[in-house]
Amino acid sequence: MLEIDIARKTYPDRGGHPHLALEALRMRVRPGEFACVVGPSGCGKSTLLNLVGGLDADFQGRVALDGRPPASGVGFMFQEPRLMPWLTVLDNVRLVLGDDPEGPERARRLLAAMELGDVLDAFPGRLSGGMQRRVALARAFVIEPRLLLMDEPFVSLDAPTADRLRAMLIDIWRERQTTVLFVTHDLREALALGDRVFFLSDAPARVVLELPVGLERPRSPGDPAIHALQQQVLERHPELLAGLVTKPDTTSQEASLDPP
Ligand SMILES: Nc1ncnc2c1ncn2[C@@H]1O[C@H](COP(=O)(O)OP(=O)(O)OP(=O)(O)O)[C@@H](O)[C@H]1O
Repeated sequence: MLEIDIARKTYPDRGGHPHLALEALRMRVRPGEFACVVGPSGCGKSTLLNLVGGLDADFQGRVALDGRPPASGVGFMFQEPRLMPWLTVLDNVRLVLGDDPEGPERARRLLAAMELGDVLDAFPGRLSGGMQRRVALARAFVIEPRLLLMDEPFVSLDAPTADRLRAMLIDIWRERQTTVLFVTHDLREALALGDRVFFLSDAPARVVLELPVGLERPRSPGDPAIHALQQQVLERHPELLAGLVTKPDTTSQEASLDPP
């Protein structure tokens, strides 16, 4: 069980003033659950992931994975693939493995599952944006994390590429039953991926709604059922509209930042 209880997270200096980013934020995520976090731009979603992943320990509160601070066994995937340009695809994935003797074979298998078996020796600069994200996805899973933190990992990809990556993500998540915390500001993406969606308020962010998603998988953000569920949520909770992507046909990051 992932337990998140953030009493307060303050940045002492945001352009000359302190900024209270998170306050009284509580979440419980079950083992193996795929939890999505949505919220308005700038509300504190990345801040939350940084606290949960231990990248930032300067806050009041507690984060525990199975009763302990989640120090090891946490994987990350960010908006940018963050690959080392001077390392091959295979070496980028092996880089995070330490001296695990079974690691290299696992890296090859994962890359093959990501349909990257033919480019193991290529350098990232030769790959498309979608391929680079697949390498990053393989790198995130190769350590067999107990918890995977994902910060808008498929943003600014074209819709078919993003859809394919989401399908791959769901396939490996289902196989491994990793607990996932996935941040997005696209409500349809959250509804397409998550077992549950946590809605954050504007700053200081806290959870204002927890929504179980009971729809069968596979799902895609373009499914009529996803659209219908999104409409239902927004009719019941119009206050959640601000800052979220809610148009049925927006696909790019730029378009998604328009007010609905
Ligand atoms: N290191 C920092 N110092 C000061 N303020 C910060 C720092 N990092 C983030 N902030 C502020 O905290 C708030 C939350 O930022 P954060 O990046 O967590 O939001 P977000 O919801 O992930 O944003 P977005 O939707 O744009 O990705 C923002 O107002 C930001 O300006």
